[in-house]
Amino acid sequence: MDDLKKYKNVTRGVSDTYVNVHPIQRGGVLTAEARKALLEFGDGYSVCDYCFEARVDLVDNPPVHDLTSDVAEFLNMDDVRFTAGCRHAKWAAMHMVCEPGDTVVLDALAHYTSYLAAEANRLNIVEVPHNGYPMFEIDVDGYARKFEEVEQKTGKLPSMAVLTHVDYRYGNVADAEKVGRICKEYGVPFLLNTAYSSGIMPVDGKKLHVDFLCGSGHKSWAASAPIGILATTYEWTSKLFNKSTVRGDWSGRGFTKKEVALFGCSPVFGAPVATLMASFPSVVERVKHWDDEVKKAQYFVKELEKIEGFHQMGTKPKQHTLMNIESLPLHEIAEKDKRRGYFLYHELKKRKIVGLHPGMSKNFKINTYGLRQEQVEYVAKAFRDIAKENGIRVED
Ligand SMILES: Cc1ncc(COP(=O)(O)O)c(C=O)c1O
Repeated sequence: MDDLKKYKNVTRGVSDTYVNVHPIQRGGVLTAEARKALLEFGDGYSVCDYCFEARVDLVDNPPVHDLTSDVAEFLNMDDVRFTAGCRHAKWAAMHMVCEPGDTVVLDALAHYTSYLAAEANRLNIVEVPHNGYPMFEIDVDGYARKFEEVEQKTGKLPSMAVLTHVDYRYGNVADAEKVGRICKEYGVPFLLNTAYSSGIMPVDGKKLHVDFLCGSGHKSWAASAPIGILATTYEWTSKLFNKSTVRGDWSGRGFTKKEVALFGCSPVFGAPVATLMASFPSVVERVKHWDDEVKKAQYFVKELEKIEGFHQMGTKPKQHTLMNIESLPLHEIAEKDKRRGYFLYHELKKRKIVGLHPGMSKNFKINTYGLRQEQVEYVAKAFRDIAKENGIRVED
């Protein structure tokens, strides 16, 4: 506590003149409307001025109530709540649907927050494998095999299947519809983690046979953190959004409007929900242009693969803007450079490109979502120039 002054002027050291290619940040960049809403609703409980129903999702001014139904319609689901991130949405679904000791089946590329959601709910975990280097493709038919193995071993089917629609390591797009069909066939509730899909690409929950759709506002809906989305179908609404029945034994107090898994009303009361709301019209529009985003990503891969020793890991051709590039020649250079693994980070920063994980050179994750074509070209050229300057062969 000897230097409190340092808290008074916190900055990121990165201005709008930089190109940010951070793998987890592209879909969360605020729209101009959201920046305005952020100032307006930055104060703590700012969306609660006109709360008459004891729950944020029922507030009409600002129109949070309308937003929940519009987001549900957008995802082709029936009901939605806003949560404290995608992780909370997954925890909440498991908490309300599974019993401790049950088993959940999840893909082996799942984010750690899926594993921890299961752990916090005292659930056993069974993984569906992927096919390893270089594709890392989830064996979606493996869901059926794992359901049967779990049934044989425990006497009952898993109480939930979890699929990461787009994984955070390689940006592979999994065949969610196929997993959804398998789940329907076995009667296993299906949770789809759309942290890297809904909000940037079209997602139709009903078409994918999804029971619980979890999303991340700060990752893919141009919203301030933390905000997640938990969507479900009519079949599950009352169980998932079950209301409190607790009563104080002395005071007799009860909270019958409050929803248990949402910690009563919703954990997002101000900037997160206001920014998601302000960005929503742009989000509805931007998913229609997903094909253009994929084309830019494919162009970027093509340009980077002209550098000797560079290649994109994961399924090909690229179907998502998040990618993982193996770059062993850069690693050899980093070994000799006094900046070691930070060499690539610094070379890019010199060219006003930020977002690569400092210290990575063997391979790196990068996301081109929302960059203009000329920015994609600029970043690709920067990599090629760095390679050439360091004696790596680059095709023209
Ligand atoms: C696939 C995936 N799911 C979930 C999360 C966590 O999302 P949130 O921060 O909204 O809880 C992440 C974060 O990186 C992720 O990559």
